[in-house]
Amino acid sequence: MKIAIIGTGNLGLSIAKGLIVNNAFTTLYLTKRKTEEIQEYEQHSKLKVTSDNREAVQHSDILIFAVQPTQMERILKEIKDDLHENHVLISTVTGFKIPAIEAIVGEEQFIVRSMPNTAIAVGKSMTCLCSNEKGKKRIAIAEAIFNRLGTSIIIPENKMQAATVICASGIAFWMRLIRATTQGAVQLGFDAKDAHELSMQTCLGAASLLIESGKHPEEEIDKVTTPRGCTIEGLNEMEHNGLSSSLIKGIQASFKKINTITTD
Ligand SMILES: NC(=O)C1=CN([C@@H]2O[C@H](COP(=O)(O)OP(=O)(O)OC[C@H]3O[C@@H](n4cnc5c(N)ncnc54)[C@H](OP(=O)(O)O)[C@@H]3O)[C@@H](O)[C@H]2O)C=CC1
Ligand SMILES: O=C(O)[C@@H]1CCC=N1
Repeated sequence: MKIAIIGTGNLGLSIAKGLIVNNAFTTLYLTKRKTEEIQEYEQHSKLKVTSDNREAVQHSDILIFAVQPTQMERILKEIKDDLHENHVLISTVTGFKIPAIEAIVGEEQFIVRSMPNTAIAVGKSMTCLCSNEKGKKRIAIAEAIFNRLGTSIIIPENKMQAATVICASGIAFWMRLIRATTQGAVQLGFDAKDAHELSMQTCLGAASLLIESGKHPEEEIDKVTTPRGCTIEGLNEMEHNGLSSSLIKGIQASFKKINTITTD
């Protein structure tokens, strides 16, 4: 696969790292204006760093756009004359809807919207995908890429904003929970390094248990909560202080915000 990442910032670089680790490309172009920030990646033999988006598009078949929403329209206009009918356009740009992309490049292009998260750098992204009508014929290419870099599901476009909150912003939400449980562990006497390790691995164990067993969280919680024991004591105290409510309200606030900051 000849891939170009147009806009190699936080997310674009995470995707690039995932592609490099998985050796998932024939050639890979990485573009940004300040190329010196990612110049080190040119040491890779099949990888080219450039500020020339048109050159990247001309030498690639799969175009992954990872620029800010305000930059997307200008960049699509810049490269549209270099598009051929087999290009697959994959946009990670928050809130930049398929009709807005089609309005610039035309309905006859294969267009996929993708919402990954930064865990893509370590092959663990939960990625949501949708496409335009034409793109349904090529969405399997996007699935193949993102399934090598984690897990993907196809959803309707009208759920992409919600998916952004749960999966993309969600990484930050879970990180904060890991930080909080680390702080708790330090207070119980572990040094910071051990506390961090205990917290991360326990989080990984909880998610892995649910993924591998397919069980509901409460079924697993029931196995841990000894009657009159310390787990239920801790859980109930957390709930009295609004743990679940706080997370649900945070998700709602994030969703409300995303619907105001997008370019729709
Ligand atoms: N961060 C995340 O976890 C996620 C982000 N997203 C979405 O992905 C998109 C990118 O996010 P993120 O990576 O955080 O943003 P960044 O600002 O980190 O990255 C955007 C990159 O685009 C580059 N850029 C800007 N203008 C151009 C141009 N004309 N040509 C080529 N490159 C250009 C910038 O580099 P330079 O200034 O050097 O050109 C910058 O590195 C956003 O739309 C975001 O909403 C989606 C899912 C998760
Ligand atoms: O915080 C944001 O607005 C972007 C969208 C998802 C992740 N980062």
